[in-house]
Amino acid sequence: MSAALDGKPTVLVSEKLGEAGLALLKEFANVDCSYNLSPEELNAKISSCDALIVRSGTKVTRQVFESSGGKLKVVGRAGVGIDNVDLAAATEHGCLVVNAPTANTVAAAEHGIALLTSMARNVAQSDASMKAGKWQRNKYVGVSLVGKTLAVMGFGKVGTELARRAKGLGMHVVAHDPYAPADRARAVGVELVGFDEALATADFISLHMPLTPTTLKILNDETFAKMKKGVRIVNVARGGVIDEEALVRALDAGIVAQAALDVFSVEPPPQDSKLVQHERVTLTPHLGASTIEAQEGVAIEIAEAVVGALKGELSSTAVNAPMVPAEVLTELKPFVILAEKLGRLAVQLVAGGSGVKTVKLY
Ligand SMILES: NC(=O)C1=CN([C@@H]2O[C@H](COP(=O)(O)OP(=O)(O)OC[C@H]3O[C@@H](n4cnc5c(N)ncnc54)[C@H](O)[C@@H]3O)[C@@H](O)[C@H]2O)C=CC1
Ligand SMILES: O=C(O)C(=O)COP(=O)(O)O
Repeated sequence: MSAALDGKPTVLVSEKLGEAGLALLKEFANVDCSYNLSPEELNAKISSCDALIVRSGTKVTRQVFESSGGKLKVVGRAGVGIDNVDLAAATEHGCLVVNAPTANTVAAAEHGIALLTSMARNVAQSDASMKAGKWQRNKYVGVSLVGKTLAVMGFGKVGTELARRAKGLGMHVVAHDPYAPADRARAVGVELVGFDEALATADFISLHMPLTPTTLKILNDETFAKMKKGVRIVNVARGGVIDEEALVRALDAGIVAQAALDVFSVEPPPQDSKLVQHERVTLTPHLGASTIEAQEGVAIEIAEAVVGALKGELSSTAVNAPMVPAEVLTELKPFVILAEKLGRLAVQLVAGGSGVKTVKLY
């Protein structure tokens, strides 16, 4: 039976979602799992959908909202980063945007640690070398982590969990985050420092801020020049926070000794990119959230948020933002400015027109 006939809403799921989340959605809606849609196919389908659930691989552009003809009520991002959703267009079209803020935190932090340790000990490079029939013990002498300074850039959920784990490895951890409360840093035993100080003191830098207009290419020629020579960089945040051409230059100049990257400004990155081919760069294909446990959790978290939004339960005026500085809270209108300023939305609810604006932050 079609959605129109049975009265149930239609939810389009455009990327793989865990079974438990799909089951929750199916109790309430007709669920259309159509993976690998081209932008044109997505635009064509969207006019019959009340909700759209995506991961990082689907770009929810202004065109998607325009093509929906006003039917689309909620976009659910099954994960944290909402940089692939045009928030301004969502707001203008009265469409809620919700994410799954907590279920993949540990997975992303664990992946950051995996990249940090494997980079320091050349695990990927020496594995490739052995598979090519070589035994290069001298070539792959690594560096130790204990006693080294790690700068965590973005001390939110993932950054905090990564910091805890790095301290367990005996690292000295500092963090830079313009919005992080000092008591959270104290609780983890981490010192909050300014941006330039973090760059100047770190032996390792791990990136955990969202991609926003402020963080776009925040690591660039100028900021690489402020780093300690021989720094090592881990990125499980977003490729766009690094100017990738500048990173290649910094690697070649010896400023950056190694980098380990899970995310890229264009995904997948071109095979012939200098970054992809660089001997001192370790790569994973955006796997930070990809554990069995995280994906089941994310699927449930987003299904609950999307069903709540479709039922109209997520439209109260309550603002639950204990960690948000008061001066930022006064900027609730327009909502998108808040998103941009804070760069740390957990669940974002946007009601367009004269509707209520509700925000719940973690
Ligand atoms: N590789 C992967 O699969 C995954 C990637 N991510 C990425 O990691 C990011 C962080 O995730 P969470 O920790 O869950 O988000 P979060 O919202 O808890 O933390 C982000 C932190 O960045 C801080 N921040 C904002 N602007 C900043 C700036 N200019 N400089 C330094 N810090 C700044 C915020 O104040 C906040 O504390 C996400 O936005 C997403 O892009 C998240 C999960 C998985
Ligand atoms: O949660 C995030 O922000 C992520 O980057 C995870 O992306 P994914 O859902 O694995 O495409």
